[in-house]
Amino acid sequence: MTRKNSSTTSQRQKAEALEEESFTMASSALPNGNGSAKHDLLRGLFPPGAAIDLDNIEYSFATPYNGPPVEFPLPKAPMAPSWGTNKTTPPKLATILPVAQLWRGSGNVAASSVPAARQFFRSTSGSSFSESSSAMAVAAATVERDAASSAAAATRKSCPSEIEELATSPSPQLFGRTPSSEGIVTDSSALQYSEEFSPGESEDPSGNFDSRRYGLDPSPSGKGGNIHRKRGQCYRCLRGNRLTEKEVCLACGSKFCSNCVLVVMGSMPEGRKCEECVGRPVLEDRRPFLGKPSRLLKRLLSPLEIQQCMKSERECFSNQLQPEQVIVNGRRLIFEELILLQQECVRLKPGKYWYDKASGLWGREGEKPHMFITPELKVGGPLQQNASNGTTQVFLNCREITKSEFKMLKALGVQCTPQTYLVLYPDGRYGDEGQKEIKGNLWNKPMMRLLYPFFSFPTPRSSNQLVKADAVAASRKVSPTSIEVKDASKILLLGHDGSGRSTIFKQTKILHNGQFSPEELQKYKEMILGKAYQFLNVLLEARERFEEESGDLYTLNDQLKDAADKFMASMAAGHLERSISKNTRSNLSKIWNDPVIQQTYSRKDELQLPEVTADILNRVLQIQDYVPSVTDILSAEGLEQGTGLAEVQFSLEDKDLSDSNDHESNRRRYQLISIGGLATNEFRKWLDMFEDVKILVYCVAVSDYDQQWTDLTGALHNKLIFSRDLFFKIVGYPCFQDTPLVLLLNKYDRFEEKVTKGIPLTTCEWFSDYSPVGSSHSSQVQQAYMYVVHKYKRFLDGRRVYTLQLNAQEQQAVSGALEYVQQILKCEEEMRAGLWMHHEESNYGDTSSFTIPGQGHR
Ligand SMILES: Nc1nc2c(ncn2[C@@H]2O[C@H](COP(=O)(O)OP(=O)(O)OP(=O)(O)O)[C@@H](O)[C@H]2O)c(=O)[nH]1
Ligand SMILES: [Mg+2]
Repeated sequence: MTRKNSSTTSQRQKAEALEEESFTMASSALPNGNGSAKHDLLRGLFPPGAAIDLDNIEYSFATPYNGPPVEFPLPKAPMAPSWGTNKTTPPKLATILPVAQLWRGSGNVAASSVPAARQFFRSTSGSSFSESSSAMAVAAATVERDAASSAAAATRKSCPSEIEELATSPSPQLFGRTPSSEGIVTDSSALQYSEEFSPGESEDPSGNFDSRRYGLDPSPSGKGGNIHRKRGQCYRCLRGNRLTEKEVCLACGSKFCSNCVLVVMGSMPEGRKCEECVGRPVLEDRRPFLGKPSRLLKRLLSPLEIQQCMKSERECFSNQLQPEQVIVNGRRLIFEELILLQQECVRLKPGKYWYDKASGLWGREGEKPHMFITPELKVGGPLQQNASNGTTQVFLNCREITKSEFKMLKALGVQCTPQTYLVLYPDGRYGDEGQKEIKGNLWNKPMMRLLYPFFSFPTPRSSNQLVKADAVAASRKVSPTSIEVKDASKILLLGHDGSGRSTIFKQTKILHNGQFSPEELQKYKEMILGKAYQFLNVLLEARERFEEESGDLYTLNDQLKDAADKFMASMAAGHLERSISKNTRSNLSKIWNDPVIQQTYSRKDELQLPEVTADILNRVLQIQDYVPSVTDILSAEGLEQGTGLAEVQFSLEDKDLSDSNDHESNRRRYQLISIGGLATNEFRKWLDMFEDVKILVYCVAVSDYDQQWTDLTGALHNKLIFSRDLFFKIVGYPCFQDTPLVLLLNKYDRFEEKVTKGIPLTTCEWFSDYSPVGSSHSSQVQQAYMYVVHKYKRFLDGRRVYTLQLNAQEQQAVSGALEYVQQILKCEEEMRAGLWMHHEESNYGDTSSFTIPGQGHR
């Protein structure tokens, strides 16, 4: 928009001013009536499939204001200001990438999962301002502010995750904030968010960020203007200092503290990158760190998770050097050439190189030789005469050599008059171009060893090395480093949250590896303490709510209130240390034991607190030097972070081979891989690792038939049905098409209790047609259980599924389950070998039944 210079009435001037301002004015301008259009538009702001509750999301849209001038000052939206600063060439607002991971997980989310809203704008110079994108910008801003405020409230729901990138050209206005953009960011919180999440931001020693590092045009004033983050602070929470351990995003160089790194980097599908950097190339100075986990990561993730994360980091496409980034002898490489070269130069970086195929000499374009690589590789174009910018008029394999090479040749007694054309072979022999005669061997000259370090000439390869190089090159193949244990059959253990999956896993570990190691105990201790504080925090927050609703019954005495407030403040700020002082512990213990909090706890179902809450709080707050017991570890729910990917190896004796005395050789080896987080997409990224899984064991808490479950969008489901649908989805993945299935119907003890108590199976919609006959206790439970088994088998119509009831809290039961799995694996093997035939069953049978041809039922 430009201002007209002609004389205008003040009214018109006002109108023009308003027209400009109107782009920054948030208004609920979209007609209210058309809900589905609004939903469509909103949905378009998020990536396909993002979990968003469109009915409850708060937003506003901006549209140009066309009405009469108004008499009051108009508010400015914080992040659209640069539109008005350059009046001659208003930039087109082409891209909005506002929100990445806003919210993570559900359940008792700690302060560390505070939502992170972010956005940035990019502009395309010279194009006109886009009205619709301005509208979306403001909507995005509103989403962001809402996310921020919800974060403060620390609710426990899942929020929308991303708004798609709409265009790609970077905006100098945003990345390189200059003094001229003063007043742009009027709202300090907006400033903070913009700074925290400016993708591609990297820290320079002054604390500013350098947009050039990300391939973005720097601002006119060079380094990004007036944003100052104290050196060493976390890019997300702005806490910490230079001594705080941090993880660096490989793509943008942003650094995050241990509290923020998992929130910002999410499931790390490409290794250590902020979520919005996924798909972007890695910074070249970070490339040497690819696949090398930091200490911080090792603390946060399990060894198996680290292994997978590092594997993704090393192997994912966007982290690879791209062939077109390397130019050899003036020609961009193609993929095969790059692979060849990478076997030679492990640390190959993007750039222009020259390569003398005849001798194997290699260097950067315009520079002297850097090293020898295998000769005669089919990479790049023909060697250019001026490849190393030589000015000596002496040519080696057609390349004009540099001064230092010239001096070295002279020192070695090689005749180097102007216009000398030499040929050099990989083994050091040399002669005049076009002549068959070999004049000598450079590498064998006694002076050579002294001279090449002196002239910084690369060390020539010995003839042995030359022979070996071929063999090494042949053996250097990209080997996928998936989790592989020789001769062990992979058992994949899956289960929805709270199904008992990790109890089974831990039991297996104890059964086969003995007790937990001191490191594991320490890790569990920290996790359990963290959980205990979260539980207490949930109780204290609930108490405040209940007090507002119901009054004095929920009022704490002043002293405890003070202590509670301090505790909650520390939790909100993420400052609470895992090891708290004796005094604090005693205060927390008093709070927990206070009748008011106990009263609050009696409503634990409303608060979705797990059954183990009281046990954990009792132990953690009452024991000074708390060390978790095996029971604590087994019963503490949701201990793992993320998907909780973990593995344990064990062996079981094959009882069918027991006539032999060699017990060791009778044992079969297994690798149990346990993974949760099925309800999120994180699970999918592990799928490629499961191709050679021999059996899939799915754990369901059969007692969940009357339980509710809130999904990531906040919608309520029956927990058993939710778990069933996950199971169904998983077995449908192509990699599990032929995998035998075992369904562990866990928490049978709780199931028995509930059925006996009279909580009808029909509470679950899926079991609505259940009508038991007979009344004895055992027949009731048995019938109900058989009915459930039958329902599963019917549901998975056509798939062979083995079922087993279980109480995972009992070690012997888990041991039995493992043997059961072993039996099934053997049956399956024999079946594949044609020894067995599967007998389709149609009754409520607990296990699938088989027949051996000619031998009848077994
Ligand atoms: N009564 C009973 N409780 C069980 C059984 N199996 C597990 N639990 C308890 O159920 C809770 C959840 O078990 P976990 O093993 O943590 O469940 P999970 O599937 O790993 O779920 P998350 O930890 O939430 O991912 C724990 O407190 C266990 O002690 C069982 O068979 N019976
Ligand atoms: Mg668990």
